[in-house]
Amino acid sequence: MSTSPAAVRIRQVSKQYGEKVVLDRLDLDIAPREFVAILGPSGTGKTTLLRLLAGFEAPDEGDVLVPARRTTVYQEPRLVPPHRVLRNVMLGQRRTRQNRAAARAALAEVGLASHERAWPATLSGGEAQRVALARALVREPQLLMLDEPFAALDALTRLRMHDLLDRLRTRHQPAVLLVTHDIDEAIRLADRIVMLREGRVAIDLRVDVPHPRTLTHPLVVEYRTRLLAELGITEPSPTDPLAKELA
Ligand SMILES: Nc1ncnc2c1ncn2[C@@H]1O[C@H](COP(=O)(O)OP(=O)(O)OP(=O)(O)O)[C@@H](O)[C@H]1O
Repeated sequence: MSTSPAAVRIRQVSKQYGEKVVLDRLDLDIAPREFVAILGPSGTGKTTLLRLLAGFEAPDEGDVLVPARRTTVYQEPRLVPPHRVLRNVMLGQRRTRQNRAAARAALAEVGLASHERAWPATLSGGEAQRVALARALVREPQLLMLDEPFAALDALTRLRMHDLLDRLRTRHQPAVLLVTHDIDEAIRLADRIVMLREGRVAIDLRVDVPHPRTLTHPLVVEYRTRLLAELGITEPSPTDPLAKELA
């Protein structure tokens, strides 16, 4: 695998497990600082794609170019129970004064300055996930990969995490690749939404809606309908001529 200074470049990447073709000559670019959400039915290779970008797996064919500084946050926070919060943020880093100061600053950014001496087991799900975000950001990644990071959280916490991610992203400006099953989450956060189907890009949608985005914005309604339709789900849309007529 090669490294590039910033953006992600995926060229003609194929990956299969046994007979199962998971990625099929996939092409995808991500610009520096761009936020791309990946959607797709279960089993379409979203996690496989992240694993290739993380360098945990190699493609059977094709090229993957990623920035050197890249990190992943998963659905589970993956904190180390016997280490306090601050040490979890510094995991794998040298315990220098500078690294400690950076870890404290990252904890303050996610609103957990007062929790640096807490044990992971005493944190709520949302707090633990904020520690995971702090641990990712303290490394100042050029590419931040998020694998369904909010899926296990309750709805209100998830909305708060969206706000937090929005702010962190504006401040740190990594390229972001978010794997999610939540169409509204993708529309709310991403600059671009890519839907995978059978190992290739089925939809590549630029979300040209200013932030903060509301789910009632006409373009959001349109994007939502298109994405749901690609998943085989039809929903009456308020922008449908028929729906307008019925209103
Ligand atoms: N190490 C592996 N060995 C064999 N098969 C695998 C392996 N990893 C993934 N697969 C298969 O590849 C396919 C794609 O898996 P992947 O986890 O990338 O999909 P996904 O889009 O992330 O799915 P989900 O939305 O359910 O998380 C699945 O059919 C899965 O069973």
